[in-house]
Amino acid sequence: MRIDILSIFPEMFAPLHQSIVGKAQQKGLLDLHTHDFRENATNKQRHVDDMPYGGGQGMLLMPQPIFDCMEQIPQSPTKPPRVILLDPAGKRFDQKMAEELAQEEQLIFICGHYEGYDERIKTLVTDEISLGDFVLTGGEVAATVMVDAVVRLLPGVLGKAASHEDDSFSSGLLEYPQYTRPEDFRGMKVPEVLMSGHHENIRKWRLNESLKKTLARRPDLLETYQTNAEEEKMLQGLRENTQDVVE
Ligand SMILES: C[S@@+](CC[C@H](N)C(=O)[O-])C[C@H]1O[C@@H](n2cnc3c(N)ncnc32)[C@H](O)[C@@H]1O
Repeated sequence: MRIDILSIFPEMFAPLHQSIVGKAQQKGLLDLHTHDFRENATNKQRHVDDMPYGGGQGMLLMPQPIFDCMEQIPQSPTKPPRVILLDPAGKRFDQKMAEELAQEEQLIFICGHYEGYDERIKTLVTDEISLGDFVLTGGEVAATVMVDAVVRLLPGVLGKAASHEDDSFSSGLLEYPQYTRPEDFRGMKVPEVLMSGHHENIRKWRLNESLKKTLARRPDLLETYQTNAEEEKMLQGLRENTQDVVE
């Protein structure tokens, strides 16, 4: 996958050169480019922002540097890229969206700053996406989070030792509790079933724990989750024993 990020603070993407996303680049699975669109400013002071027409506080990003920068980015003629504008008024980012974006060949992120953008910049974009109902100082942190969430889903990125299928949200449920060595840490013991070696019991315990956590913390996820007969029975049991659900 190719990812291009337009920002006036390209040094803010340092985290994307570390850890799993950094390794994805070394393995050739991700081709990441950051573009400082201030380099496209045509005025002497290299300003990329100006005051809003009609008055009001703050400065807005001007269209020209962003349009010119976009025109310099190679794009596949057969599969046009998804062009994502980071915007608190956009569609809320979630795992489903990350999975959908991971199918693309190229993603372009445009990061706003200051009070936001000139509205005409939106003619360049296919998607307006928000990280959540809060306001950040710029789109850089939001783009970093989205790139991380998408790249770990690309085939080959997590390798054989890790998987994203069981992660919270991937299955539609929150993930069950996990334990590693030692069996007893300061009197806190690992649930016996996990050391039983009985695969079927472990599977059932994990499913029940996932359902329990989801019911307690994110019951809204269960409204769209397609339960099978086994899950329905477990949920019924959990609802009858509400003390199990309260965390
Ligand atoms: C200070 S914010 C501008 C907020 C804008 N005045 C508004 O009320 O919607 C500057 C930039 O940060 C980015 N940003 C802020 N909050 C965001 C969020 N929740 N999700 C995605 N991007 C965000 C956007 O690129 C935005 O243009």
